[in-house]
Amino acid sequence: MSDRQQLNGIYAITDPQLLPDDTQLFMAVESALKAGLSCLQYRDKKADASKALRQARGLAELCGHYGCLLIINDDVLLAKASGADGIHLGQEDGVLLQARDYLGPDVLIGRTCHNSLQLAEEAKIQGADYLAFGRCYPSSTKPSAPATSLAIFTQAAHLGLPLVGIGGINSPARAAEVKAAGASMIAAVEGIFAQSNPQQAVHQYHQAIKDTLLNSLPTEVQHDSLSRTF
Ligand SMILES: Cc1ncc(COP(=O)(O)OP(=O)(O)O)c(N)n1
Ligand SMILES: Cc1ncsc1CCOP(=O)(O)O
Ligand SMILES: [Mg+2]
Repeated sequence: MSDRQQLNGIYAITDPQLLPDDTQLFMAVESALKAGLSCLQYRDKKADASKALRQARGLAELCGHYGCLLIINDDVLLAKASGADGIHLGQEDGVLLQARDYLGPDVLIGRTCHNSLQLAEEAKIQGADYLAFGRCYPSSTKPSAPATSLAIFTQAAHLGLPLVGIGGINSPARAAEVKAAGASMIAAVEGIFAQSNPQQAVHQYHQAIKDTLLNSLPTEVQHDSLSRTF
């Protein structure tokens, strides 16, 4: 499977307030990885260079064991130095084409598009590998993020890129709702890393998404799928 094909499922994002030291960070991430993550994003806007490099390298190794892609938030230098699989760039985080030049063709680049189809179209032209929309619900982690309607996922479907929903997706029911609206990946901080058991939280997201997708199929296909599963 190419890295881009893996952009489907649960996308966990770390938070230094919830996971303040290496032990808590690596333990919580490994717990989430055990339930199956497509991507993990290392997001620490205040870490000094040595802490960031140590933690990002540790996460790259851990994610490698579980077949999970590691994406670095904001910092192209850190993405390269840590051997991460990708970078996430917001609208204020520099020019996508320059990041591509620096990181090369194989590194995944994700772009924040807030609630804007125009930003999504521009990101596609500039070579983004996935497009992120949100916040989908009120978010305690980033209350200032602009809100989006879930209709954006239908509107952006024709772009043919993986679409990420982010912001306030802190329950399995919300994850299922965003997935049903057309998101390929569900990104969450609080819903995973503010929980006492990240593995269980991720497992519940997977279950809710599976149940919702199954319920959206015609009855005879549901019965067929269930008889194959059990
Ligand atoms: C998957 C994903 N989507 C959106 C964001 C937000 O990026 P940005 O707008 O640059 O804001 P910060 O995260 O840098 O505060 C993200 N990080 N990840
Ligand atoms: C980084 C970011 N960008 C938009 S909302 C958000 C925070 C997501 O965190 P949570 O899942 O806790 O709302
Ligand atoms: Mg950013």
